[in-house]
Amino acid sequence: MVPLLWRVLPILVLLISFALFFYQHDSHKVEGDECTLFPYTHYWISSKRIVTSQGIISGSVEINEGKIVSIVEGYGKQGNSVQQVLDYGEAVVMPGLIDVHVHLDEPGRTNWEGFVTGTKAAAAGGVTTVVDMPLNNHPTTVSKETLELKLEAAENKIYVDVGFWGGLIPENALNTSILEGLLDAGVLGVKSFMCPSGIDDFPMTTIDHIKEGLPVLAKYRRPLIVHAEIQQDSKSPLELYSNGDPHVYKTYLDTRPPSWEEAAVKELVDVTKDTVIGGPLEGAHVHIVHLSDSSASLNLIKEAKRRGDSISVETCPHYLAFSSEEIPDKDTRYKCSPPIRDALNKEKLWEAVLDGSIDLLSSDHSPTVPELKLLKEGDFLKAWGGISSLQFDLPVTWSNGKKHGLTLEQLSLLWSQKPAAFAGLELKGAIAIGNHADIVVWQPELEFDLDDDYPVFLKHPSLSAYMGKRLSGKVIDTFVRGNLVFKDGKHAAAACGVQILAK
Ligand SMILES: NC(=O)N[C@H]1NC(=O)NC1=O
Ligand SMILES: [Zn+2]
Ligand SMILES: [Zn+2]
Repeated sequence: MVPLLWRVLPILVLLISFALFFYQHDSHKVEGDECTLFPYTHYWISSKRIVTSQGIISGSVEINEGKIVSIVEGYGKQGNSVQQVLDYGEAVVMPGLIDVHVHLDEPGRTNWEGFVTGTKAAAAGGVTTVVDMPLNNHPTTVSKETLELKLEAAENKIYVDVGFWGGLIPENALNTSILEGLLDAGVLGVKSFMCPSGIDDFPMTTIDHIKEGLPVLAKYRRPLIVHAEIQQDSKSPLELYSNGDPHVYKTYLDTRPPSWEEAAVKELVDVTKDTVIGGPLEGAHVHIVHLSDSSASLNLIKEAKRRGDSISVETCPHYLAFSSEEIPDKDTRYKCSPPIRDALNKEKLWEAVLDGSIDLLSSDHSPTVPELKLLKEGDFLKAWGGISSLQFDLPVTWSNGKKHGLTLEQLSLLWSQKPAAFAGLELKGAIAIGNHADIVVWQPELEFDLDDDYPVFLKHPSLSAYMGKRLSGKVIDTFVRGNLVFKDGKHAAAACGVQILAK
C-alpha cells in the first residue's frame, strides 16, 4: 500500500505550480484597465522583422510601464523570466507613425472631424501621435486662451497622443506678448499661411509678419511651419477662371500653378539665411508644409539647406499617390492646395523623398462635411480643398513607395524618426531603449480593398479619395505608451492618449 503522502504529493505539486503560475502571471496584470486591450504592463513583443533604430532585427522588444526597456536579438530568445509574449511572427513591428499635420477641427467643427473619430482613425492606421493644426477648429488656436479651449475639448477623447501647433496670424505677430503666451502655454511651434486659409478667423501672414514672429520662435527654439503659396494675381482664382469648366480638374489645377509655391519659398529662404549658426536668427527653424512643386521650389529649399539654413520640408501621400492626369471629372475628393500635379512631378517628388531632400511625410488630413466638398455638384473651383487620409498614411505610402524601392527603414525614418525630431517629441520616433512603446504591427504583404465594408473610423469616410482603392500593408495592432489601443479592428474602451505640451 502506497502511503497517503505519496498519493497526494503529485496533486499537491500540481496545485502549488498552478498557484505559482497564476501568481506570476497576475503580478503584472492591470485589473479593469480600459486603456488597453492587452492588460499587462510588463510584456514582450516578438517578431522576425522589428524595425529598430539600429536596423531590422529578428527578436523581441521588452515593454514595462509603457516604455521599451530592452531589445533582444534572436527570435524566441526572450529569456527565462518572461511571462507575457505577444508573438507576431512574420508581421513587421515598427515605431508608430507620427503625423505632424492633421486638422481634427475640434472645438467648433466636430461635424467635420473631431478628436474621437480622428484619433480612432489614427490608431487604426498605426499612427500613434498626431500634431493638430491651429485651424479649422473654431476658435482658431492663436492665443493661450484658445489653446486652453482646445486642451479642454480634447480631454478624455484622444486614443493616441496629441501635440498642438499654434497659429501665427497678423494679430499675434504684431503683438508678441500674445505669441509668447501661446508658446508658454505649450504649442510645439506655430503655423502660418502665406495665402488665404479658407477659414475666416485664420488670416494670412505676409513675410513681414513672419519676420516679426521668427525672433520670438528663435528664443523658444520652436519651429515656424508655413503653408507656402502666394497668390500671383490680384484677382481670385474663382474670378479668373470663371469661364473654365469647373467640373474638370485641370481648370482648378491651372488656378494654382507651381509659381505660387516658388514665390513663397523664395521669400522664405531669403529669411532663413539668417538662421545659420551664428546668424541673427540662430535658433529659429522654418518648415514648409505639403510641398507639391518638385522643381523650382524644391531646388530653392535644397540650396538653402546646402548653405546651412535651418529649414525642412514635408510632402504628403496624395502628391505621391495621385497625378492630375488621372483625376476624374467632378471628383472633388482630390481637391487640395497646393494641387496634385502631373505624373512627372510625382516621380520627381518620389526621387526627393528617397534621396532625403524631402525630410518627412505628413497627411495634411483636412476633411470637411460632404456638402462643402460638393461631391454631388463636382465643382472643383467651389469645393472645399482638403484631402481626407489620416487612417491610410501607412498603406498608401507603402503601396506606392514599394514600387519606387522604398525600404522599411526609410518608411520609418520618414514617418516616425524625422517627424519626432522636427516636432521636438521626446522619447518618440524609434524603437529604442527608454522610448515610449509606441508601436505599429502590420503586414506589408497583405492586400485589401478599401470598399464599403472596410472599417473606416473617420467621421466622413466617403470624402476620402482613397476609398475604392486596393492597398497593401494592413495594420494589425497599435500600441501607444505600451497600451494596446487597437487590435483586429477594435479599439480599447477608454481614450487614454496623452496631450503633449512643449515645456
Ligand atoms: N484650411 C485647410 O485645412 N487647408 C488645407 N487644405 C488643403 O488642401 N490645403 C490646406 O492647407
Ligand atoms: Zn496648408
Ligand atoms: Zn493643413
